[in-house]
Amino acid sequence: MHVLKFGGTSMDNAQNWHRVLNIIRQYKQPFIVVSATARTTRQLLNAAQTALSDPEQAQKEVLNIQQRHLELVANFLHECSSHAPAVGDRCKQWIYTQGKRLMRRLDNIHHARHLSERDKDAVLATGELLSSYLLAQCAEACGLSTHWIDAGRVIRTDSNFGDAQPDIDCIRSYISQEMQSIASRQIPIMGGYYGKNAGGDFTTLGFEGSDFSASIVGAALSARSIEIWTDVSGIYTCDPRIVANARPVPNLSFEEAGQLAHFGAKVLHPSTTWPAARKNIPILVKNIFSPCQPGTTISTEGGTNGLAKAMALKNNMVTLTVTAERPMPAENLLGAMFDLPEAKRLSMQILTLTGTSFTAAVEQADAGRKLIPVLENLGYVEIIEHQSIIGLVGCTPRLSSILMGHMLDSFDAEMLSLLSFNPTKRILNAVVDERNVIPAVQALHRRLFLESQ
Ligand SMILES: Nc1ncnc2c1ncn2[C@@H]1O[C@H](COP(=O)(O)OP(=O)(O)O)[C@@H](O)[C@H]1O
Ligand SMILES: N[C@@H](CC(=O)OP(=O)(O)O)C(=O)O
Repeated sequence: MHVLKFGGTSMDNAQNWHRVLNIIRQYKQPFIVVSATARTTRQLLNAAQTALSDPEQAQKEVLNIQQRHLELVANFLHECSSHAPAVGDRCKQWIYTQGKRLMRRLDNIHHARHLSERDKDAVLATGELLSSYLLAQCAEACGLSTHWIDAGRVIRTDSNFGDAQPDIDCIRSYISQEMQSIASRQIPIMGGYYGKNAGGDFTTLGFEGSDFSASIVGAALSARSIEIWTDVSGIYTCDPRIVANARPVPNLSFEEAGQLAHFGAKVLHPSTTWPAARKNIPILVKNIFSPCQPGTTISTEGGTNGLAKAMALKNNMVTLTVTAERPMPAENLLGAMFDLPEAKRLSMQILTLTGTSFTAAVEQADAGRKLIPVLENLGYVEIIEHQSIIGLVGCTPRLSSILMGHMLDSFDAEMLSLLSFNPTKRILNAVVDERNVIPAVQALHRRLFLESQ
């Protein structure tokens, strides 16, 4: 069994759907996980937020989503066999049914004058409910035998809406039951990103969550590989949209790939690696536009690669320094902060303790207006806004002085607000001023991956 996940770009248009099906045909026993079609999840989020104040505009978004999916299916079936009319009717029916459910939910949101996290997830799940069912139907029209799996039946999660955690034991048992009802030549096709809690409410796993779904399913089925099919030939030395001459990294360890995702490499959901790592199942990252390219293999065998393996960039950060007014060890100060209800969900990306103060890099959105006034009760607070974190993973510890040198040479001294190197985890982090970060990242990439080779 190979679990293949196709992302939003792969699901974007009829031509890509044909590419996807051609890839699926190469596998003897594939299990397919798909994202919503490109832009749909964001459009759904917009509809849910708009419903609060402008229900008519929200309904227009729904009609637009319906129309895009109707056109996608029509374009796809245009190039298919004689089964097309029946398939086309089933697809239309599904699009209208999901549209009606969505409209009802948006109406409820409007009347309640409140968008709960629960309602938001029920709206967001619609993208994958549409794409997965429609792909399963369309594949049948092209001669593939498929079995659509509603992820709500198998992906059991907790009730942490928007960032739900899977119940791995439950999922293993539900998936194996589901697989028993599938004939051997049928290809299972499931939507990623969503599941349901024990009470039957829709939940979502966070943006890019379909990668995580694929890894959860792969682990539950003890798959031979989990393949993330996307629009680039693997995980690159840096986001190719930032650095044009970045290149694919052939091998990464589970830990390195997890660190890159954590520090902003959008190509993978940060939780993708752990279900696979627990079962030692390799994750491959491959390109639907160049399927023969080897891509990146993520496994226990990370290998080495010169100074470092790859780098990632995360914007919209702030650095927060809290200094105790009374003499108090920094760790007690930190403990006191996490006792505050306002700080419970604060995630610190980098943390340094210095006597009676600590400095942390946190997401701008987390260091919101509510938090700062309460922190001021603990001590003196200093904030540096418009920061970015650079994460350099797979660093070679014995070359750390060269790495640090390149980092310092690439950024003006006044741009840098934190630098931390962890030789055990082989990771170097810098927090720098967000303005002008792109040319500095490009310069650093040149030094690390082009000139030093
Ligand atoms: N280190 C990296 N290597 C490859 N791609 C990256 C990296 N960092 C960010 N990306 C971006 O991730 C994109 C793929 O992720 P995404 O758009 O979520 O794809 P999909 O629609 O297939 O889920 C790439 O087009 C690329 O711009
Ligand atoms: N609902 C999608 C949203 C998204 O970001 O899609 P993608 O990254 O696959 O284009 C998902 O989490 O998978």
